[in-house]
Amino acid sequence: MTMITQQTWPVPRQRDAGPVVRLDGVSKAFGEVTALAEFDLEVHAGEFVCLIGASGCGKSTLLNLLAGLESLTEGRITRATSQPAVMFQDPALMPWLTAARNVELALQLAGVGRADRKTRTNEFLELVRLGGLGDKRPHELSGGMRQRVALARALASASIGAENDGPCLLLMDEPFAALDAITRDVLQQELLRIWRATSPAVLFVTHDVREAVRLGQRVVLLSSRPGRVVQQWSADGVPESALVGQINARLREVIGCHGNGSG
Ligand SMILES: Nc1ncnc2c1ncn2[C@@H]1O[C@H](COP(=O)(O)OP(=O)(O)OP(=O)(O)O)[C@@H](O)[C@H]1O
Repeated sequence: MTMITQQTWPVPRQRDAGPVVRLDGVSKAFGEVTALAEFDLEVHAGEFVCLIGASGCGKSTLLNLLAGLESLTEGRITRATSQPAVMFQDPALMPWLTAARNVELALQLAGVGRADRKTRTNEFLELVRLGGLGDKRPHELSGGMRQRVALARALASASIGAENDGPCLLLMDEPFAALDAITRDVLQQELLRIWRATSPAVLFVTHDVREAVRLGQRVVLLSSRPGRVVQQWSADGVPESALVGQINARLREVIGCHGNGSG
């Protein structure tokens, strides 16, 4: 079993300890286009929440607002943590740096001393099962391995944000969408293993209902233009196939409404 020490991961392993982030009446407009309207959502410490919705419903806009990459038009975002860590579909690694240096850079920029960051980097690489591959450059790794490096880097970044503030938040924007089905399946299981070991709050955006149900404790369905919360499901104790069926049926209704111009 992979061990991660308190020094590397100073995040309290507690769940249901209040919201890590809360959105109240959030709206975001780009000129004439209202991407999000009257958006309310809470994500609690240690909770894994999946956001699902049709293309263009504002999922990425929401993550960008939470990451501070966009500014709000209206409403309020309250965060109990300083800076969330973000992981995208593209691993966005520095091609001239080794896997280890890509992870270490997040710690270096935060001012972590050399010896400490080497130890922490090795632990994060072990955690994503890349121990021994830290000296490889991105082009020497498979797509799945590159996403493992990106996950290790996001966790390193989250650990810094959490050092003084307690809970941390990991924002994931379709991180496995570009991978083949087998690799995606493996990485979904890996993400769950790592989440159980480290308990960050996760807000995970996906187009794939099955992926949302497999990963999320809670699945949140968004409407399109403007994006709002239409319905939420708890995955606790519900058979996966039944929940996938329910969400798909509701998603079809939401897309149908939008297509008819009535939603
Ligand atoms: N920087 C921007 N400038 C203008 N319009 C934007 C900008 N970013 C997003 N939009 C618009 O806001 C709406 C929501 O876009 P967003 O990318 O958040 O949706 P999404 O649900 O993530 O889509 P997809 O699932 O296809 O990635 C879309 O109509 C999009 O065209």
